[in-house]
Amino acid sequence: MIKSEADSERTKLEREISELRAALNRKEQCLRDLSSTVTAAARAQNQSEGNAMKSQGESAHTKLNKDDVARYSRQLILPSFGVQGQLKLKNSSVLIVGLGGLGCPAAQYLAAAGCGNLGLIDYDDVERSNFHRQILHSEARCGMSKAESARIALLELNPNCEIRCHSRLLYSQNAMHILRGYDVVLDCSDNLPTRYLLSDACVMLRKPLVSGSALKMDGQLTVYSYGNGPCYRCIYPVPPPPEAVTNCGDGGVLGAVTGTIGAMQALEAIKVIVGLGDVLAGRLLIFDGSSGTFRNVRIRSKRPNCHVCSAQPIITELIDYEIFCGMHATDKNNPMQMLAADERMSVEEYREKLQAQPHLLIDVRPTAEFEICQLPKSVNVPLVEILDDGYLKRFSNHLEDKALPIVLLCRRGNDSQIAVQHVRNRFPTHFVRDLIGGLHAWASNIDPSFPIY
Ligand SMILES: Nc1ncnc2c1ncn2[C@@H]1O[C@H](COP(=O)(O)OP(=O)(O)OP(=O)(O)O)[C@@H](O)[C@H]1O
Ligand SMILES: [Zn+2]
Repeated sequence: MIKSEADSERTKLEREISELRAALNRKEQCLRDLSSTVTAAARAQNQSEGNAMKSQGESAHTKLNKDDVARYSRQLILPSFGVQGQLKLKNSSVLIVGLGGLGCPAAQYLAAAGCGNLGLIDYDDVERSNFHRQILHSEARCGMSKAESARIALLELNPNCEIRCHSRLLYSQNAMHILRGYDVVLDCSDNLPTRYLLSDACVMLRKPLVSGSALKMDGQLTVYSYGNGPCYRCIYPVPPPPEAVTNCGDGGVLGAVTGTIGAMQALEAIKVIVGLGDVLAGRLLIFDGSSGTFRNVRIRSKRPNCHVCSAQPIITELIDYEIFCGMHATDKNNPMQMLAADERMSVEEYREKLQAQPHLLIDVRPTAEFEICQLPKSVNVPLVEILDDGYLKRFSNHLEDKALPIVLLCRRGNDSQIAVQHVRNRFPTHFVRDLIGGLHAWASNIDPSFPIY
């Protein structure tokens, strides 16, 4: 075949594919409109049982009122959105899982845009380290449940939005019941058990799942369980080992990065609800905040033998995702128990018995964290250097003195246990201990003025 014939054959095929894709999208939108109707009916039934959103009555809104027109005028005049788009949004219900760095901006844009019903689920309470990125919460609401705090802020923004709070952990036992009442689910959580749980539940309930994540200066976004696209398990059939997972509390994150991804999650949810544009399913958006660049990559299609979303699924009910992933869904107080109790030392014991004596106090946190706050006379040797034996060079004189006790500490008393094991292997005759609970225990049990992060 000569080149010009091949080119025109390719053009013809491409046109046919895009027509088929458009037809598929139209059918899928019909299916979603149908399932929205079913969801609204389920909600109405739940309502009569007194356990679901107190919202929109049994019939869908068919008209915009004067306030709607004024409030949403700038998006109403968008030809691709218009009155029909606004009505779909007004009749929609979206569940936001996690009212943290991603969930706050996502909820804010959805409420502002006129999403009629929002469900907010978070088991945690507002604390000061949230404010730099969890922008719905405020100083005055420190200690309040995050879902409640977000509800107050969102109602100030748009009192027409019906908001239901679930101030509890989403887990296998309550997920199907809670998710059933919503059209679209946003994964704004920060842990693997919740990611697998949401993916499996959304496949089982046929709900689109708008999934975001952000860490340090980077973010990612995709839509699972939408059309013919894959689910989370198609991409990650098995979880990574727990030690390979970092969260914002350990790795850090910039608020504007979570804000970028959270706002885009709201956008994808609006596109799904309204049937607008090209939904990010089967594609992954990768945001690099350092260079200010976005990349859009195709991800694999549905895995034919996926345990959950394939034609013959093996998993048809939710499982225990904490066991499956080997980690907790709650990132708070997750202490590691690597050493026996008599191989460790409480902060009280350290202060009473050792602090005034000659000893070597090694803080194994990364240097950036050591610079935030440190105990008097502690020296910083980050864990990586300990594992590398780099500390040998720096402390060879001290370490030759076998009588000198060595105390290792870190932020919460996890990394310090790893350090103890390593140091003890190299210096079996030394007295080596770590501080249970690390600097957090120091701040809560010894010195309440010590800064905590
Ligand atoms: N299974 C779950 N059910 C309910 N809420 C969840 C679940 N998993 C995670 N979350 C919530 O999702 C949010 C994730 O947001 P983010 O990581 O920004 O906040 P954070 O946990 O306060 O952060 P940090 O790690 O800095 O303490 C948290 O508020 C967390 O409580
Ligand atoms: Zn799958």
